[in-house]
Amino acid sequence: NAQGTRWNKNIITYIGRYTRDLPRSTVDFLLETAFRVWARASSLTFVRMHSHNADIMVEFHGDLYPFDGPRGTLAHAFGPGLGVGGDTHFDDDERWTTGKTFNLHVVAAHEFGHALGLKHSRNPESLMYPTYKSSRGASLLASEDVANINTLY
Ligand SMILES: COc1ccc(S(=O)(=O)[C@H](CC(=O)O)C(F)F)cc1
Ligand SMILES: [Zn+2]
Ligand SMILES: [Zn+2]
Repeated sequence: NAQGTRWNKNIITYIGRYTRDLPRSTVDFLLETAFRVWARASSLTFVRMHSHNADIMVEFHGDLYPFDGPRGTLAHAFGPGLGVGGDTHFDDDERWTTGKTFNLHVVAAHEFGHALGLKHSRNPESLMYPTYKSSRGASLLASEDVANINTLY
C-alpha cells in the first residue's frame, strides 16, 4: 500500500496551508522551524513548495474525522508514503498560538515526527510523548528522538 515505514529519499517537500488564528507569515515560520528541528538532528532536508504537489501536505480542517471540536485530538499525521502519506492535519477548532496552548510549533514538530515514520515514546521528555504539555516551550528533541530519527534514516 502507499504507507511505508520511512521515506526512501532525504529531500522531502511540503506545502503549508493556513489557519485564521495566526498571520500567514507566522504559520510559515512555525512550520519551517518545526521541520528544522528534524533536519538539524538528521540527514533530512525539507523544501517548501508552492505548487499543488508535495510529499507532506499540511492542512487545517474542522470537524472531519478524527477531529472533535476544541481540545481532544489536536492534530494527526499519516506515516510516510505516496498520496496521503506524510500529510499532516491540524484541528482548526483549536486555538493555534505561538504561546502556551496550543503551540503550533510544538504540535507540528511532534506531528512531523509521525510524518517521518516515528511512533510515540513513553519518555515524558521526548517530543514524541503522546500528550501535549504546555510547559514544553521549545520543541527541543530528547536524545531519544535524535537516536530514533537516525535509526530510521
Ligand atoms: C506534543 O505534540 C502533540 C501531542 C499530542 C497530540 S494529540 O493529543 O492530538 C494526539 C495525536 C498525536 O499523538 O499525534 C492524540 F492522540 F490525539 C498532538 C501533538
Ligand atoms: Zn485530517
Ligand atoms: Zn503523536
